[in-house]
Amino acid sequence: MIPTPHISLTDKNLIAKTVLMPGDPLRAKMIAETFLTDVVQINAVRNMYGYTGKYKGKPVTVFGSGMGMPSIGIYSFELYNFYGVENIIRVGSCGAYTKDLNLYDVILVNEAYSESSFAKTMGLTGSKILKANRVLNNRAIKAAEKLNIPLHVGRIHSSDVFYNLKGSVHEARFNEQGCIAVEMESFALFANAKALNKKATCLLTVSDSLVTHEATTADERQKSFTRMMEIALEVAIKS
Ligand SMILES: O=P(O)(O)O[C@H]1O[C@H](CO)[C@@H](O)[C@H]1O
Ligand SMILES: O=c1cc[nH]c(=O)[nH]1
Repeated sequence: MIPTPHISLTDKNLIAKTVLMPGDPLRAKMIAETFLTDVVQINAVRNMYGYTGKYKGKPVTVFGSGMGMPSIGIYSFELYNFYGVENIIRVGSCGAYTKDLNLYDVILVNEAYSESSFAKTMGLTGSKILKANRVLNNRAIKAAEKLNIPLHVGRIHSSDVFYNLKGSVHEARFNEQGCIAVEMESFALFANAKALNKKATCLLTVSDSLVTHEATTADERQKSFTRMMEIALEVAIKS
């Protein structure tokens, strides 16, 4: 079923097997302009920009997911199920739940914990923890070593809530579930990958700290998170 309600592309050959997926569609544009050659824009429906180009001569697609699980749930499902995508690497920002993480540190997610009903509602599982793909993660670890980029590997919290009336839950999620940081999409991405027998992982850059209250600006979030992109692109061309 292509095009889909959210992706206007009619030629599925214009989408690579591996997609880098930032939340922000303008970050997708930045990645395409900074790192790719031979770039073609493949989507603009709802301003959710997608681009396919070449990295070191190999095809790679970058596509915004929007914020939150319903949004990445739609785009990742359509890319996997209707456009033949095999691997999605989310590249996002996150808030640190531990003082051991500093601004701009890079995290490789191995598990996403969530209170979200996404996986249960879609009929997949009632589990609150879903795993990233081990093959992609091993490639990311090797790429980070080669690029000399330190990586924190761990479980993160995929939250449905950015503004919590009860205050921050960072202490409880860190102490009780072992979550080192928070973002808002990985759990749904991992659910779709599991449901459709595809691969997914997530690289995150620390944009702010729930512990120290340090924070990067919106502009820095859009433009400065290039180290995790380099890792993700190396994984993409080996996958
Ligand atoms: O930087 P992105 O990828 O959007 O990720 C994080 O930033 C947004 C919140 O500001 C949420 O989408 C969260 O997951
Ligand atoms: O989801 C997110 C992303 C960055 N910082 C947060 O506090 N939450």
